[in-house]
Amino acid sequence: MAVHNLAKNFGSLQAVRGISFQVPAGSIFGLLGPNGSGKSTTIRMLCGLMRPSAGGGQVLGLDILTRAEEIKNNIGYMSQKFSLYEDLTIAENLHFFGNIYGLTGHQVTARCAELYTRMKITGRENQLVGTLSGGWKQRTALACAFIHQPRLLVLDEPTAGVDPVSRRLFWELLDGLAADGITILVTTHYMDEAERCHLVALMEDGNLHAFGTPRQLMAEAGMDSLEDVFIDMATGGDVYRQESR
Ligand SMILES: Nc1ncnc2c1ncn2[C@@H]1O[C@H](COP(=O)(O)OP(=O)(O)OP(=O)(O)O)[C@@H](O)[C@H]1O
Repeated sequence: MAVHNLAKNFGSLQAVRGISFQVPAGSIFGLLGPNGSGKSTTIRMLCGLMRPSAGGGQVLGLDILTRAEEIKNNIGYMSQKFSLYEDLTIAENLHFFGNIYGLTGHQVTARCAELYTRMKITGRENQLVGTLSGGWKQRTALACAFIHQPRLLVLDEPTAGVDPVSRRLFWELLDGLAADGITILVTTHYMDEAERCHLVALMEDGNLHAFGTPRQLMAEAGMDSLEDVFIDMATGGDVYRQESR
């Protein structure tokens, strides 16, 4: 994906102020930034859900201004709340999302068999989602987002509230998907996860504060962790000023 001078204004508020970057297919791309920095607005424009005020870009090789519908059909979206039906089983949730994406019953059944193994949700296919732990729900939500074989996965804080073992397993699944050429756009507030991204964009007040590999960002800032780079940006180099706000 690539964007050029992408901008969005809400009245006089400049939510995204003309950002440009390029992300190769098959990358795990982390979009980081404090609350209100413009991440969701950027994602909405990339997914073809919101028209930019200025600038443009391509996602999956499609122009975000003119091919928004095709882009939407090739995206799998997973929200922080997982958006699963708790009173349906894993299998029923997968069938529900498969039907929404227009797959036939046979197609969904074939996809389910593949996804149970791939997403490590084998053995509890017929268990109600409401009775599953956070990690199982998270992997089920990933399977649902991936049921129609999208080429781009958009994951909005996908590991919030999930234990460390499940988080690690989840990131291993993402590594596998990226290795198969799926592009993954992820937002997270966990800097250990940000360091697992191939590319990271740090947003601040609608601007792109930094963009590159985690190593590049740390080297440029002369810091040994992405957390330090992030905190330095978010506090303008003065952590105590931010804390006392
Ligand atoms: N539809 C809208 N109308 C008016 N203002 C909006 C709208 N959507 C977002 N904003 C404003 O644009 C700015 C950027 O918001 P955005 O949701 O993109 O930030 P964010 O980085 O995703 O934040 P968070 O981490 O809290 O989700 C904020 O000041 C927000 O209040």
